[in-house]
Amino acid sequence: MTVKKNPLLIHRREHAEALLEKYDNFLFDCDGVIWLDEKIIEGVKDTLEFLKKNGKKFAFVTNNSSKSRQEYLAKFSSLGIQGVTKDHIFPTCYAAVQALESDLQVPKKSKIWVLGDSGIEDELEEAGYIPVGGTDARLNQAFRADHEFLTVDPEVQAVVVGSTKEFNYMRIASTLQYLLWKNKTIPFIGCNIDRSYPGPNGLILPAGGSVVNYMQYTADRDFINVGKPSKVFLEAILAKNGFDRSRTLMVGDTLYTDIKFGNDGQLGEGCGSLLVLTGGTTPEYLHQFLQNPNHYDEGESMIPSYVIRSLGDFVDIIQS
Ligand SMILES: O=C(O)[C@H](O)[C@H](O)COP(=O)(O)O
Ligand SMILES: [Mg+2]
Repeated sequence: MTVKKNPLLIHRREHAEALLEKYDNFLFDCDGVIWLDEKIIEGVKDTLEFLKKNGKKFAFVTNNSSKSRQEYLAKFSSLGIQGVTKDHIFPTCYAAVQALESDLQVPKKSKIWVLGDSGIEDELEEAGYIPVGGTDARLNQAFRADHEFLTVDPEVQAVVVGSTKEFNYMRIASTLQYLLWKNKTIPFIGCNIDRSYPGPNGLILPAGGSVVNYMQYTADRDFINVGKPSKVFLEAILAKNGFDRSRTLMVGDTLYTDIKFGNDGQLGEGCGSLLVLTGGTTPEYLHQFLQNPNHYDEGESMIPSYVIRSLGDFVDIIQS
């Protein structure tokens, strides 16, 4: 795989025009690119409208499993982003269901144990699975060793873990029973590997990868990561949309998920990757990383092809 060692900073009109010329399809990360919590990032709506007017196609790819595609649809609409349909949205709760259906071939109507928010439960139900655990209020209780959820339900076929703000000892302990069960053989799907994410008011908050890795550690077993930078996830999105990878640009704020996702999609010329600085990667961190990429676990596979301060700047740059 070859990636550019020095990302091009998009700040002049000719840079933006070159991107427009080179790419037909855009994969947008959401947290830190499109919005921060419930607030759209300034200028993003105009950039998306500009790209659409220019015939560009797009998909939204988020590692955030807390909302279903249907709920994301409502969020796009409430933020005034027009023209988005369910087919444009790829959260990892949906990727988890696809993995159960296609890769693991878990039969429909099976029970699936969930540690995560309602997005996972809703997508499972829509696909014909039966979620258990998850947001069940009985799991909000203080830990009791005789709690009904500490006895495994023999009908459960797999475990899906994602982000949740309801991460308590009852949920950890009950999920652990399934991960240890049958000599640790039932599938363990993790929705993402993100350590943290950019929340409201400049806060950096714990993300789903922290929950998944907690469970991996306590169960002492690996998980199947269905989120970015999973190549399976990328291939499914490219195929579903009919996107030519050499004309596709991944836009994200995180090096080890989004940028690696775009870069790993490279075959021949490959997907491009554009880093924005409105989320989890600060200019200082990027500078430090580019000094010595090989010092980092994923090394050169995390070097973006391009950098822009904000996706919202694109329309101003091209019209300047
Ligand atoms: O677990 C989470 O909450 C997500 O990892 C985090 O929000 C990242 O989402 P993304 O940037 O992929 O939209
Ligand atoms: Mg992000």
